Amino acid sequence: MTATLTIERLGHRGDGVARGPVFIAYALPGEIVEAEVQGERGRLLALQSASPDRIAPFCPHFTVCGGCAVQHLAESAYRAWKRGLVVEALAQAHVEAPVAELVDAHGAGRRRVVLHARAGRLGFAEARAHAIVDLDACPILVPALNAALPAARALEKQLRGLGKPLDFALTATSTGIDCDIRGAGRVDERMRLRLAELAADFDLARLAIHGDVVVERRAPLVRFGRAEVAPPPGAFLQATGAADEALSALVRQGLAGARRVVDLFSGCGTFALALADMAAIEAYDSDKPAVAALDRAARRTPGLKPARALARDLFHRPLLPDELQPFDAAVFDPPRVGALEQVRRLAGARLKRIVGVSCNPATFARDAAILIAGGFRLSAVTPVDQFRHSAHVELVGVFQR
Ligand SMILES: C[S@@+](CC[C@H](N)C(=O)[O-])C[C@H]1O[C@@H](n2cnc3c(N)ncnc32)[C@H](O)[C@@H]1O
Repeated sequence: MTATLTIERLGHRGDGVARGPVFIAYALPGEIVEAEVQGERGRLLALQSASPDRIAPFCPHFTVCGGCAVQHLAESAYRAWKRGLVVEALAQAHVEAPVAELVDAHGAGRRRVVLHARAGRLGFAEARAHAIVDLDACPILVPALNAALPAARALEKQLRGLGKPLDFALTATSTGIDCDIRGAGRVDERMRLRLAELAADFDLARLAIHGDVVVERRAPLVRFGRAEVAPPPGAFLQATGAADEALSALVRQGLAGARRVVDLFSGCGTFALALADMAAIEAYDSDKPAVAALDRAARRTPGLKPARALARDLFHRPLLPDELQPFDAAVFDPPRVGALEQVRRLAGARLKRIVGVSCNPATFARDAAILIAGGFRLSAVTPVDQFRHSAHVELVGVFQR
């Protein structure tokens, strides 16, 4: 059915929301739109009156490509919406805290991306669809990743005969591109040789399939604080270099003066290694190769305080209050589901200071409520925008008691 609707607000996925609710992608608050409505979803057909905050998107693929949700909103309204996502999540969990202005952490662009390849097309999935938008360039990526698209295309062409849907996890590191191909399954030696030749032709630093290294021409390196880490293929890294710096600075600030810090969900050491010049560190993560990379980097870097990294599943075996006893502070940065079990133990421990980093304001707010019930005060929350133009927002929260 076609309807004329007034958009009341921007939803948490970046859709315009009309009364009902009806969610209409690419519509903005205050706009009167004609939409094709089916249940709770509407497809924007025409604008009857446009918002003064509407701007022209900078990418020709916007509205088709699912990579970006919001390119059509003026800067100040965009910033208010993103910050509002954090404010709203805290309010829904009845958590009171001062929320700072949004920190822009896009920097030079995303240094890490997963591109899908299907039937000769390489790019992101279409918005609300499975088809692939074939990309020659993406303005959200750092230049080095855009320059690596021909390499991904050549690798895809080589593997096309397998007839499998492939994903290319590409990371721009200081020594070149690290590429991990997923979906190929096992390939024979001839194919590995051919892929290694392509890695040389395109000067990739490392090429792996499902984490199994085909060729490492140079160790891919990323700097955290004073340490240089060689992350394992496909390892988690903050998506932009600017976010890495902004989040690390906020974590350091929140933990200033701490002497023994436990880093929970440490990955390869973004925060542990950035903190290791000011405090002794113990880091935990379930990803064994990431933990090994952190540990190696800590041992190789002169002048750091003692730092060690241990593999542990913190969902099933969270650190218990007596294990947390030696630390005066903690940082936790869990996946999107949050850190429920670990946070329950943190609330029962004697720590005085905790910094929480999160890519999901809803689970952060739930976990924050547990810490507050355990006697902590959430003294500052800073939203950080590393996934600019998407509906994702990162945040750093500082807890004290
Ligand atoms: C958002 S990342 C943060 C990593 C790191 N703090 C950083 O900034 O690079 C979340 C981390 O949680 C780890 N993780 C996921 N599930 C886990 C679990 N059950 N136990 C421990 N770590 C887990 C992942 O391996 C990943 O490194």
